[in-house]
Amino acid sequence: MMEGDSSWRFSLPAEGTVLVGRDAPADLLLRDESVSRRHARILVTEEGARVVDLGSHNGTLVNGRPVEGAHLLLSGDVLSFGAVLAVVRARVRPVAARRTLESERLMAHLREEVDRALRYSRPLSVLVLALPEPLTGGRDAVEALLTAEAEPAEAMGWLDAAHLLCVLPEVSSEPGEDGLGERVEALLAAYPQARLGTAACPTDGCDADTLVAVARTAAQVAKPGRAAAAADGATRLDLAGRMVLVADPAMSQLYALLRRLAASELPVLVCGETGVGKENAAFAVHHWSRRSAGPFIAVNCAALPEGLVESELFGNEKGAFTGATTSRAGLLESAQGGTVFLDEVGELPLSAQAKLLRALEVRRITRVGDTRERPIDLRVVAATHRDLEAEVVAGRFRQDLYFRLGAATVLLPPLRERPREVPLLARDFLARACQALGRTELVLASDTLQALSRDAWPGNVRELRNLMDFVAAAVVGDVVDPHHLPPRMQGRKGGATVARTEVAQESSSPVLDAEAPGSRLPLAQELRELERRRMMEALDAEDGVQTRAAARIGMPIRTFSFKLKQLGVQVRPGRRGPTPE
Ligand SMILES: Nc1ncnc2c1ncn2[C@@H]1O[C@H](COP(=O)(O)OP(=O)(O)OP(=O)(O)O)[C@@H](O)[C@H]1O
Repeated sequence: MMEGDSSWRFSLPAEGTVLVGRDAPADLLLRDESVSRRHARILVTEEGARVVDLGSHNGTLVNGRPVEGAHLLLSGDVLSFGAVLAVVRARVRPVAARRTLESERLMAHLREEVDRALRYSRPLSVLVLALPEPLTGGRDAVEALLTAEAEPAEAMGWLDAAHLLCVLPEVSSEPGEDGLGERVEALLAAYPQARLGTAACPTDGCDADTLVAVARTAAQVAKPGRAAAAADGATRLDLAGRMVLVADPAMSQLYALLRRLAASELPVLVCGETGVGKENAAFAVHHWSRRSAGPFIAVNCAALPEGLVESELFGNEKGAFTGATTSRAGLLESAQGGTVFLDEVGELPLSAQAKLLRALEVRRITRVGDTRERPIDLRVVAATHRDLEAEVVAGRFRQDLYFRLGAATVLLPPLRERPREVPLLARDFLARACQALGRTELVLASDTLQALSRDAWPGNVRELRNLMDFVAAAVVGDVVDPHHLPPRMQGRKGGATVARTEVAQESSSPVLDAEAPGSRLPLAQELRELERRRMMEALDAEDGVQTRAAARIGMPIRTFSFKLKQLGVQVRPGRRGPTPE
């Protein structure tokens, strides 16, 4: 309890009710003026402790949020009764830990934990245990084993008959660290056929659903008797040097479909918003087809010069029109033996559409100004960000061509619908950009990851890649903070130029150089910089030994090592001082 200048400990009963208030008959008596006479009630049952506000004047808050109804308290929660603060500490394992929560409650609990982890930069992991059915010893045996090992703040529940979810606050999901490794080992020893998937907040996701989905996918890719981290659930396809990251289940299915379609000769129509990865998908079809040794010719139909569309596509004879000084093959002919990618096919003029349809049907083309037909052997993959069906209805796109091109249509989801790919792509793009610039790898701060995960990404993957290229070039120092992002992502109004100016002006030591009032950094950032510096000094003083350094500055060791990792600092014990990665 922290009231004014004093702090003390108040022990909750094992079971019962505690009235919090300023006057008798309160059990937890708080003299502060901001506390109402009958302020709140804490109910302790075998399921844990819950707090209820009793209509107090200044409110009861948990982790900065007003309490609604009976709010379940977890170890580490910060309670406010008016101006009096209390930190919840669970000393004994509540009986509730021996129970599993039903999945809806568990997800609600996870949402609260995610909220807290993000708000206070605390580690949080989720673990999905995929068990072979039928369960040896039944659910009870699994639960008993898990709960026997569980820390008080941990919760677990069944997602379905074969998947158990564990929510592990204050645990970073690095193997072998912070108890997760031991937990994993014990589980796998007891269930050698089980597969485990882990995911960490915010590294692998900034919301409950994403974290669970990521951990579940990781469990799917894990071998029996093994654990896999979230990143293992992502696939990086190397398509002749094009690296394509696929982590979202919808994307995995889509790429599996593209692989199957590639084996056929069917035309493929790729639909999706701008920058969503349509060209990559088209290239995948080419790469996995028997035509992969042939050319892949990408044609942006929207960029073909007006009046020259047909000669660009089909070629022309010398003198066919003013300026046609030579005979030349068109783009379709150049794709002989390979694949032509007709990007933005919806922009083709109707006359070119008619000629294209005929070429695809008879597999021959006629150059502009020529009468001869030339055979073509190619596959067409087309793409559009438009609703081609609507274009057909509006009379802007030929229905017969639409049917021809769209024999197999795939729809790429926008980036905002694949949240788990955002942090993975961001890190991949950033690493690549840093490497290209020959600079040390930058680390995305956890607030930055949150901001990236929250964004709607109207420009999709291309926008994310461009942003990472920009921060790699512009950020001074080792960490990408939210103020390096465009104002839109910081929740501020204004143009992207503001962020760019800030980055350009940033110094390597923001706290020291931020003295001019106009150039001060946001408070949270100053604090983070101060914290970083104190941690480095402590490590230096303690010869790189993390436990001693953490104790020196009074920080829990888990928080200390979690934050070090976020800062990208590698510590080698025995050496003097930390080394940035
Ligand atoms: N899953 C992915 N993994 C890695 N890079 C990707 C991925 N998806 C897209 N990109 C990259 O994002 C950029 C945009 O992708 P692409 O050009 O394929 O999008 P598009 O939908 O064809 O765009 P447009 O609508 O403008 O034609 C490219 O640099 C591409 O390599």
